[in-house]
Amino acid sequence: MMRAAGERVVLVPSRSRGVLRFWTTTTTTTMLFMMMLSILAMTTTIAFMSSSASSTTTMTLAWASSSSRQRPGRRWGGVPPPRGDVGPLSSSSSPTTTTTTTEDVTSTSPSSSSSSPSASVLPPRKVTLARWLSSKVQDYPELRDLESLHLSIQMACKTISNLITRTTSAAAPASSSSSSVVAAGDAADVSMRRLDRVSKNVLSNALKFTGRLRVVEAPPREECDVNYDDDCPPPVGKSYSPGVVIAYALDQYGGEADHHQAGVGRNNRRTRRLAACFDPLDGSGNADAAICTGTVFGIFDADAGLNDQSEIDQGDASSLSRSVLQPGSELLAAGYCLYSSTTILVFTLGDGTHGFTLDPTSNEFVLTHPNMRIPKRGNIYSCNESYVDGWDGRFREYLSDIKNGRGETGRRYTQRYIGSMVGDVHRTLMYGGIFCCPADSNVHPDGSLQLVYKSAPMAYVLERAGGKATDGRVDLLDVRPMDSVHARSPCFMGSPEDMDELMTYLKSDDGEVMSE
Ligand SMILES: O=P(O)(O)OC[C@H]1O[C@](O)(COP(=O)(O)O)[C@@H](O)[C@@H]1O
Repeated sequence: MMRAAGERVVLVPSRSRGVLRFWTTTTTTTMLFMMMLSILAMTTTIAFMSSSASSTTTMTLAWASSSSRQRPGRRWGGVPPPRGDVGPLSSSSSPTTTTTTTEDVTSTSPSSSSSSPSASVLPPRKVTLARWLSSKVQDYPELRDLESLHLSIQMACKTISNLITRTTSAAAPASSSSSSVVAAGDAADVSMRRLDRVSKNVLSNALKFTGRLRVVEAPPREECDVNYDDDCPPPVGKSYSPGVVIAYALDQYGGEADHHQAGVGRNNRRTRRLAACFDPLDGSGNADAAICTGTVFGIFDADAGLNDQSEIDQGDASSLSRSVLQPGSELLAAGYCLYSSTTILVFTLGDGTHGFTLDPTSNEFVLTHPNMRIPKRGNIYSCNESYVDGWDGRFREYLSDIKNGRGETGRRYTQRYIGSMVGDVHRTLMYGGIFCCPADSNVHPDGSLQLVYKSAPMAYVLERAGGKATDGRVDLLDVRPMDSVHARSPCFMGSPEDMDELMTYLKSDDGEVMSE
């Protein structure tokens, strides 16, 4: 389809996973030209004010014409910018009109003017999360609502990262009691509950700070009647239930309608309200041992999850919780922040998975892993084998075969299990292999991980990076949580070839799948 010059393609994430529809509106080339002139004026002024007489600042303005998409400008010795820097969200090959400003800033000082060009070139500028999101929203305004939510999430993750660093570097509470194991255990338990509570509060405040979100704590897990914390420790026999935060956008988005307006946009496209569900600190019990932990989030179109949209306006925790009772296939965005040797924020907006590492010098998340792809095959399996006696025999047979080099590759797999899902899944994304939390008949008949705020968002991130996920029967992203935001599900996720091999075991001889 030929587009007139200057046409702008606006991306409208459709509700089905990863499929992006394109809508066109027309922008005048005059506007673009005026904008480029103002950018040029601003940059020249900055260059004049900040550069010495000998330095020169070169800014390259580049934009793709509607007839063909120009390659983003090469810079700094011909190394193309990271794909996540200037390219559109979609990997579509269809030509699009996007206005991309790439700044090649090379300043030559007198001492280096005679040296080779590479010696006088500044190190590549880091693409911060804010800039990356802004460049996406320039191309796809429909993502504006996700941008503001992501910016508040990144603010919370920075604070939580600092909090954990301080907590783990603080001296362990001295235990005077002779039974130091019990005391240490209690101290760790209290510390975990405190860390959970503080992380939940940090996240809630960051989200409320936007002024555009209603934030509630999800009702406690079914096995607890309150969200216990160190002020209110769980009675003996009751499990502790860390808070799960749900944020609901007060504004309507999308469509061509004036924002914040409910209903249908001018071009008959339904506007939407976002609802995000967060696990503020997954694996918090490991924090005192300086083992990695993580924040997990998933973002839905709230109204898609409700039969009666007026439910939302009640604003209470249970009605807002129902807005996120959706299968992972309905996610608009999902991600996690891993607090480990580095703090890395990995997320997807529906097409491609990208990683941003917290730069301690600037305290900014910078793009380090554009368009992450999970290896097609790994040689690591990750699961808690203490539950092996309760697992389905077919899964046990799979593990035995890959451990002993009897699988499809003929290589022996090794076992890695941190006990922090975010860390285990991130390693799986980076190195390949498989992460499993199966149902076990003794302890976790429904699986140990909650679907809405743990396994489904993680599966979505992996799946957008080329991975696969299942509950042992169907695609994990097609599993609809039942009546509780804390609903659990068995989960298996990882490299596509490993997952395909696993599924040949989970299907019984007559094609039946693994029982729950
Ligand atoms: O010790 P288990 O039963 O293997 O469970 C480990 C799992 O529990 C978790 O630590 C979650 O527990 P919390 O929700 O209490 O943080 C996951 O990160 C991890 O994968």
